[in-house]
Amino acid sequence: MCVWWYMCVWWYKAGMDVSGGNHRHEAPWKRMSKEELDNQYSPSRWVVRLGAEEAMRTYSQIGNEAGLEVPPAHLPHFIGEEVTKRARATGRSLLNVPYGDGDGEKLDIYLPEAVSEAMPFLVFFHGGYWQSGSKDTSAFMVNPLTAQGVAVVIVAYDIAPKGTLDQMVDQVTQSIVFVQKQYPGNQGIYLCGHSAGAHLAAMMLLADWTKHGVTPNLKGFFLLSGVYDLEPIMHTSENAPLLPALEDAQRNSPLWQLETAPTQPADPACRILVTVGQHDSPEFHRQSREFYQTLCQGGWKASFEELHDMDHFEILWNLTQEDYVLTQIILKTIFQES
Ligand SMILES: N[C@@H](CC(=O)c1ccccc1NC=O)C(=O)O
Repeated sequence: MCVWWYMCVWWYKAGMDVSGGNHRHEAPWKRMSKEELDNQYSPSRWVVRLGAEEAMRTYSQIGNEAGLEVPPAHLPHFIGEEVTKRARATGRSLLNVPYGDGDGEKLDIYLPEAVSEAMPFLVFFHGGYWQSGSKDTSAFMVNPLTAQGVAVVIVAYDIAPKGTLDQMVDQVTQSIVFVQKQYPGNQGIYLCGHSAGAHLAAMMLLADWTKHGVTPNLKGFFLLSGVYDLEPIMHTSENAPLLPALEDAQRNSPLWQLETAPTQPADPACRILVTVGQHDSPEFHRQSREFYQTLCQGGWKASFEELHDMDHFEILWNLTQEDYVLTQIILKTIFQES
């Protein structure tokens, strides 16, 4: 009887963690095999159109017939390259502006036709599991936003193996400080990130700006198909090298951090939109929902949107379109119409 009792207590405690809650004990990923985790965290395996002829028809406005020759894993960046060329063709961009001393610490600024002191800024962080992607393939939202008077900044950061996750978080912080110092009269800085870039943007909810001598005028976050708990990711073949120890995953997990040490919103009016594509994997859905719920419990002004018939990549690619539901939500949020 005694042995039984000890075993039960041990089993229960083993499921608890220092977050003080025991929902992690039930986290579905803990029951998944390595193969299943690899599957859940490989977004390209969940797409419904990517690489198919229909995708090229849908994206004919972006794409290039040669896209069909490109292997699916490379297609996201390939499409981004075409889009970025178009965004730069307007000629209202400041490219490769340094925000730090490092070679990789550069950003591109895309300006609206009517430049003013008081423009709102959307600052974008690309995805690619912290190992691929570039600012040069990520200018999706530039044209529809600059057309409405929003300046768009696309940030480069040192992806692995050059950069570590901690360094990337630091570079993202610096890039925002740079925008605030360069444009102190801005009408609001809105952070937007896709996938691993949504993770980096979400890490800014925990930033300590006092060390940087300026508090950015952060008014909103648009988090697209992100990952917020890196613990399951450290068990995947693609990301294991980035996260050698559990502490690395926890330190860089906004979900874990907000659960363990809830941070009060500096500006209670700051809006956070957590979105996930309908065709994203169940693990991506779970991460977004849990992050949204944690934000609500912490007193943040958060909202959640599952984007109908979108996969992990389309959720971003469609931002080239002014009438796309997410482009409209972003514009309405920036112009405070909702
Ligand atoms: N090898 C990954 C690639 C990937 O995850 C990805 C590619 C482009 C942009 C974002 C991505 N995911 C997260 O950052 C996959 O299986 O889809």
